Amino acid sequence: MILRELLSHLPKAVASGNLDHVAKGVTADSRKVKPGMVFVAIRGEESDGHKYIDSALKKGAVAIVAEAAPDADTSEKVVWIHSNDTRVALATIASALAGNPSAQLRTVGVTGTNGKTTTTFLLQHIMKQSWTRAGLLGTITVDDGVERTEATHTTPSADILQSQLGAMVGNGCRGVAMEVSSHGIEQKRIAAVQFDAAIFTNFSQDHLDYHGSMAAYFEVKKAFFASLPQQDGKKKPVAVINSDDLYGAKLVKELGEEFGDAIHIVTYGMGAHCDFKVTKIKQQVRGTEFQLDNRGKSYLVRTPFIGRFNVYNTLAAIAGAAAAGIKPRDAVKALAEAPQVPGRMELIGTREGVTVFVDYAHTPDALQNVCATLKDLGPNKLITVFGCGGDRDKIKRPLMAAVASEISDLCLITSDNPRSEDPDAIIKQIEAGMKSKAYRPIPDRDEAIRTAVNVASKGDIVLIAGKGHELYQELADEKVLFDDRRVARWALKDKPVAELDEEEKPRERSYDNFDRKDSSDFKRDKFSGDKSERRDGERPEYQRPEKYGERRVGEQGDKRGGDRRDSRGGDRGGERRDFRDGDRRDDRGGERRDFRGGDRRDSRGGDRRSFDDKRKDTNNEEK
Ligand SMILES: CC(=O)N[C@H]1[C@@H](OP(=O)(O)OP(=O)(O)OC[C@H]2O[C@@H](n3ccc(=O)[nH]c3=O)[C@H](O)[C@@H]2O)O[C@H](CO)[C@@H](O)[C@@H]1O[C@H](C)C(=O)N[C@@H](C)C(=O)N[C@H](CCC(=O)O)C(=O)O
Ligand SMILES: Nc1ncnc2c1ncn2[C@@H]1O[C@H](COP(=O)(O)OP(=O)(O)OP(=O)(O)O)[C@@H](O)[C@H]1O
Ligand SMILES: N[C@H](CCC[C@H](N)C(=O)O)C(=O)O
Repeated sequence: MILRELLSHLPKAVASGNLDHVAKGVTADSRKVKPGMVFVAIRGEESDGHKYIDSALKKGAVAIVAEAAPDADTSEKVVWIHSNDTRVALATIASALAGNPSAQLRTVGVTGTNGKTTTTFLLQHIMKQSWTRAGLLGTITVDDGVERTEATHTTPSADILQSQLGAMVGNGCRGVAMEVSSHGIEQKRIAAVQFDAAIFTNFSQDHLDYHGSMAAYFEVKKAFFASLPQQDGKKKPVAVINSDDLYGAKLVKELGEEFGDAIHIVTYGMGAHCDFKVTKIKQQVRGTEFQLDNRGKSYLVRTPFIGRFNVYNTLAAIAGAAAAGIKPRDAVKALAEAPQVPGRMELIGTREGVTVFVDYAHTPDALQNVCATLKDLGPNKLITVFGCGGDRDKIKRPLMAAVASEISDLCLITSDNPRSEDPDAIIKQIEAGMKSKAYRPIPDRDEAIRTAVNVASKGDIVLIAGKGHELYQELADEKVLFDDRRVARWALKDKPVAELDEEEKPRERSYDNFDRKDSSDFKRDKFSGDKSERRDGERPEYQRPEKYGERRVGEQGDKRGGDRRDSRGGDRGGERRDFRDGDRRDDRGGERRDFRGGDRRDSRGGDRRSFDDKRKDTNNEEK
């Protein structure tokens, strides 16, 4: 594209120099300039792109886009495009050079504090079932319809984003599910993206280091929705909002007041007036079932995910897909086969009755949801391993500690990605928020995971939170390979097989007495076929639980009934899910997964007292 044509996309810019040159690409990073590219100077947090203009020119930049005027020397030699907002200019140029790809795709953006990645994975899955090819763009991966590559950002810089969208169009994708981070909105990385729909999942504390206050953070999220009517490529975009969320309800109200009919608002949640309304949630061992009502029709939705928060993610995906033109019936059908989202409530395996999950919870709200969901499975003890990232929101550290310690029976506080911060200092800030003494700081994450798995006994769940799918750990001077899932598999594999001592035997008997009919199943764990059981030296591989939905989940009620209290003391009535009951009548006999083992009578105090001893044991074994 020649510069003159490019300039027509920037109506407010002023240009000088020969505009007949061809622009071969665009970047805001002088280090990436290649001959013929346009260099856009951006004022950043750390640095100012205007400082690198000379360097960009030396590398062959064909034109400079800047917020400043050129000096006398430079203006003679180059094409200079003056813009009041180079971030918007970057996005606009990148979109034009990529052929305005978002206008050719059904583009659905997902924002919110938690649930973006999960929702986009579900949405892309639904899109693919309907359209064969669809793109995905977010924290974990970028899928251009042909190839998946590791993501660098949740929402990348505009030049990268637009070329990824361009590749999707080129590869025949009909739509894209993309995450929209608050950084992406604030830094105008999405400025030239034309959205068919924007989803708001929820809003809670995070990123205060960057946004300063919750009010400012919310305004940034709202700006995404407020920008929808300004787009010229898409007719009446849809704002899909979780109206059960306090801030979601606020957004519905404010958008309605400020934009009237210019934005079509669709709500989802459990509230009576939601457009996509969920009722009759049944949490089961292998997933969740619920009823969805939309426009006078009811659907039975089954997904292989656990946790009430995933019901919201599922609803968001169905409503987002509907906004992109996919019938809810088709979305519901696709969701029964939804893929595991890497590192999101990912079941690693079970050994010796100890079950391990890895999850990406790194905000207080996420950690609370995940801990409560696992606690609702009815383990003997919930052991949570977590830390907090360095160079990120410090305020959330004690808050994460408070929720984790309130719900878990034992916490092992460890390092997340310390980055430039002192890991011990981060741990101290976490410790300050602990509500119980049942915790141990173990700065080395590998050691913390292994310790958790080793001290856990039959019937316990170990949650490893914070890093989910991440394959590395960011330390002060280096980024080292680190995968929670891999370490956890190894820890499970290495976990010694318990020899029952005299003291433990009565416990087994007490379990047998509890439900003699099932006592044989106690030894046959659902995942005993997992390679982690193998003793032939092979590395254990995670095996996904078999497909959900093949048996009638409704057959497995809570046989004990009664007014059961959830882990936080609240009564969730019929919606409480009980791991112990859920699978009792499993029709496939030996394949049951069961957390019942161990000593139910001593789920909290008992463990606290024995932790040190168990740790000593572990240490001795290691020696
Ligand atoms: C705080 C933040 O978001 N920073 C992002 C921002 O950097 P910045 O504004 O500080 O840029 P800078 O380093 O000051 O440089 C200014 C300009 O000079 C240019 N430059 C710089 C050096 C040089 O030699 N030559 C040169 O041209 C830079 O390319 C840039 O255009 O712009 C850069 C280019 O797009 C981003 O890579 C960088 O992301 C950093 C690495 C980052 O960690 N960001 C995280 C916090 C982030 O964005 N996270 C969200 C997810 C959050 C969530 O979970 O919801 C995300 O979307 O990924
Ligand atoms: N709808 C939800 N509400 C609250 N917590 C959630 C929700 N969905 C997922 N979570 C929790 O948040 C964690 C992160 O989920 P997910 O990656 O889907 O969110 P995200 O918004 O993409 O986060 P990030 O942008 O930081 O990667 C999950 O591992 C889970 O613990
Ligand atoms: N997108 C999030 C990821 C946090 C993940 C956690 N492991 C950490 O490093 O803090 C952020 O940049 O805040």
